[in-house]
Amino acid sequence: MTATVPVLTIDGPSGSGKGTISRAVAQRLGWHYLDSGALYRAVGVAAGWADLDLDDAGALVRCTFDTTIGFDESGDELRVLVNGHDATDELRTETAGAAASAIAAIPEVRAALKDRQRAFRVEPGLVADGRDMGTVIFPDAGWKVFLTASAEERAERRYKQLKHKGVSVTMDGLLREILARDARDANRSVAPLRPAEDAVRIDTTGLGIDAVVERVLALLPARG
Ligand SMILES: Nc1ncnc2c1ncn2[C@@H]1O[C@H](COP(=O)(O)OP(=O)(O)O)[C@@H](O)[C@H]1O
Ligand SMILES: Nc1ccn([C@H]2C[C@H](O)[C@@H](COP(=O)(O)OP(=O)(O)O)O2)c(=O)n1
Repeated sequence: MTATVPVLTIDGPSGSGKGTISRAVAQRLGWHYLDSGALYRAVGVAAGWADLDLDDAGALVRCTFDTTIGFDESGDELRVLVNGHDATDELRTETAGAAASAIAAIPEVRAALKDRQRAFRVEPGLVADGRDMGTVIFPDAGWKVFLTASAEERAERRYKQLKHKGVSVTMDGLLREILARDARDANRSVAPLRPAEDAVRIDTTGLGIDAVVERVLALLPARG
């Protein structure tokens, strides 16, 4: 009876803090965490390894079915295995993000990943982050959040994050990529990025991580 397992969905655009907030909230609640973007990124990376053309929808759909994606939670950091290879670092690159965004616009790819995402709904509960968690994958979720922040602040967050990892990027380039990805994710015909009607919107511009975590936790009933 997976439908009775509690779910909190956290959707929003790139750099709004979905991953950071979802992981922290899941840890505080002792719930599982689904990074749905990692699935789309994994297919993007596998397509890159196979040298597929991002315009070849048929090949990308086949690639989605053929790609195995595993999550290794045994260490300090969640590791993602794509076709058995640890692709955690490659997955986080902007190239993988852009490929994921392009692939995610193909309806058959989204359909193929639906059940893999819903399988994460197991006791004692799930925090799911992405673009369509509250609208398509878990429309019956008990709590839905839509995070936003200005594009400039999101680009600045990404800049600091990538600089910290030693990746060479420019603010201008990142802002352009964020705006392009926002437009593609919001304008696609299937499961476009938009808040569920019953989502609580939190604008995180100028709001620290801890403050956002507390606001999200405050939405859930008191935990004994
Ligand atoms: N409210 C916040 N204030 C400042 N920095 C934040 C905030 N939320 C997230 N960050 C930082 O912004 C970066 C991107 O966050 P991330 O969780 O990866 O966003 P998303 O999953 O929405 O793309 C990370 O380095 C994270 O630490
Ligand atoms: N539920 C989801 C999750 C991600 N996607 C697509 C659209 C996004 O631009 C890419 C990458 O998503 P991801 O959440 O990993 O990216 P950000 O961390 O927000 O930059 O995948 C999607 O279409 N639906």
